[in-house]
Amino acid sequence: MKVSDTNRKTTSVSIKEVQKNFGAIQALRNVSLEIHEKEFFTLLGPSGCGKTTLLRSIAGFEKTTKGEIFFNEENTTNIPPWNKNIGFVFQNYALWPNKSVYRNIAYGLELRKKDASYIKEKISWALDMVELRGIEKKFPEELSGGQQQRVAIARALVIDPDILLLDEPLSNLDAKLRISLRQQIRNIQRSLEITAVYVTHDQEEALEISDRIAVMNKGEVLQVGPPEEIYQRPSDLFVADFIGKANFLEGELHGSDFKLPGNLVIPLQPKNCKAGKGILFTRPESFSHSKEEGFGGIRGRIIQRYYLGNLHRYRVDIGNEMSILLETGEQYNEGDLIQLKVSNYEIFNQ
Ligand SMILES: Nc1ncnc2c1ncn2[C@@H]1O[C@H](COP(=O)(O)OP(=O)(O)OP(=O)(O)O)[C@@H](O)[C@H]1O
Repeated sequence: MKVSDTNRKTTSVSIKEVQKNFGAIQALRNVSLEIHEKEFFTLLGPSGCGKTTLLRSIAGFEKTTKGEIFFNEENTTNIPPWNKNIGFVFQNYALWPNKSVYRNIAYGLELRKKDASYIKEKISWALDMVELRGIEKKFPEELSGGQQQRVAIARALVIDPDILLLDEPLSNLDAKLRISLRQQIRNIQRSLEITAVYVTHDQEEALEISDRIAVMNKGEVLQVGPPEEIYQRPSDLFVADFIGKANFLEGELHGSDFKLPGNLVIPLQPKNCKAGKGILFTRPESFSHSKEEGFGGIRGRIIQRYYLGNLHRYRVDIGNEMSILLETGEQYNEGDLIQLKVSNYEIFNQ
């Protein structure tokens, strides 16, 4: 068998009404999810929302209190991790400090009784995948954090897992390295066409690399969808606030006018929203705007300007102690009077 040949099974994961209690703590409350084969699926949410518990339940490190987990048609709920063909990458790398890189990566293949020449070739294949050649003899302490995590990824890949599970693998690395390594992880997942479940609390990371994202809070899944959908059409206020920058204005919808306190009105493109009290949600880039009198929309004055490189971010005072965050390539100066129209919005009813 050539090392590039694999017995990997294309795998989907079905999570059915899973609950996990730690004593009185409900870490997962009735979570159901379908993760498709070859998909890069991210569990995203704040600290303590249950994403690691869900990932560890998929792996079998945690026993669920209720519910079932399937890999394809197989019910894996009670199968321990060592009897599943999974690769798991931990936040803290979890390399054996007293074993060389070679021995660290070889371990899973030795357990599977592969012969020495296959192991040697497969390790060099795995190190090629993570772009780390010729470091087989080094020990973990001789490597940087980024290199150690790439060794951990090679160790997870070398056994040809059906599914790759990654628990905040980049959170101990500096910002620049995080960005390059997350792209490398995504490229590896694409080239191997392997199903991956990735845990992070970093929304930017999730938006950049995922096919789909599940946003979690307090043990529940609030929304599942592709990055654009989660960003542009969040299902509730928590998701809208957790992902990216946003404007939230409290008011009342009458026809296509959103009325703010102090007789201020934001005209909206009509869409199917419930009339009455609500919170108008917009992204900072969801406005058309102009200094031209007669442009229409709501009037505002630029009170702060932040330079973002290719973009400008402005704080626009719209009166009555309310302001809007605007992002655009357009140049305005502090003090400029502009008019704004909303091009994309949601209204969350209270
Ligand atoms: N072994 C455990 N014993 C008791 N409580 C636990 C255990 N593991 C997790 N919890 C609790 O379950 C809840 C969910 O934890 P979990 O680690 O899954 O969250 P998380 O979203 O991954 O957070 P983080 O990003 O901080 O790791 C938390 O309230 C946590 O304190």
